[in-house]
Amino acid sequence: MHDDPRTHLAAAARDFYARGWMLGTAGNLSARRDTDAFWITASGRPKDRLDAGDFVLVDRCGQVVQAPPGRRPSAEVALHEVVYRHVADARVIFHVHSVEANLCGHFAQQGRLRLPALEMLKGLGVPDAEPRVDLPVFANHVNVARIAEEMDAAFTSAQPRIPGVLIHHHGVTAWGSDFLAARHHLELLEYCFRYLVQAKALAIGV
Ligand SMILES: CSCCC(=O)C(=O)COP(=O)(O)O
Ligand SMILES: [Zn+2]
Repeated sequence: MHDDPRTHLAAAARDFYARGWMLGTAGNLSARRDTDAFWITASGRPKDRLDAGDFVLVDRCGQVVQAPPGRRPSAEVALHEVVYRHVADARVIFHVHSVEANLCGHFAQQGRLRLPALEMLKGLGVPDAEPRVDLPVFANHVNVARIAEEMDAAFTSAQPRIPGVLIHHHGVTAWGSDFLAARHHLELLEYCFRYLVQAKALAIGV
């Protein structure tokens, strides 16, 4: 069972909970089972103690294929569905709510957050010597379908350059071709957020 994606998702959730990124049931995680379906955390579950009964299998449209009794998929399953539909090599998606991600939403301009020109960006697939890269920032809506529509429209007009997006006043979503890549992408984005918050506090232009 150790290769069951649910085991890896539960371990990732414990790790992110310990870092303060998934407190109070915040966030959701998913992993593709195959091209037709993905496992996603059930809605409203505490992320420090997930087990196999806390995951729902949904099809590529986000419709339930298999759910433990009393469980329904994350309320934000539509956001995962949009990423899997547009990003062919995304197999794992992590959505977390960190303090720094939410602070950085305030630094965005016209729906984009300029990331600091750090060597670390190479880990997000940006090899440029002096990178000028923006993270897309979407408005938060109570109606998650509306966020999904806006992400869908943005990804239809241009494929995301880096493996993540920010939702203002909400949290960050990062993805990768496997568990390790998704975790690295999330960690690198969170590093950028911490850097930006501290640079702002020190009045350093980035
Ligand atoms: C307390 S977090 C509010 C909902 C949210 O943004 C989230 O990430 C968790 O929602 P889910 O339905 O996946 O539990
Ligand atoms: Zn959320």
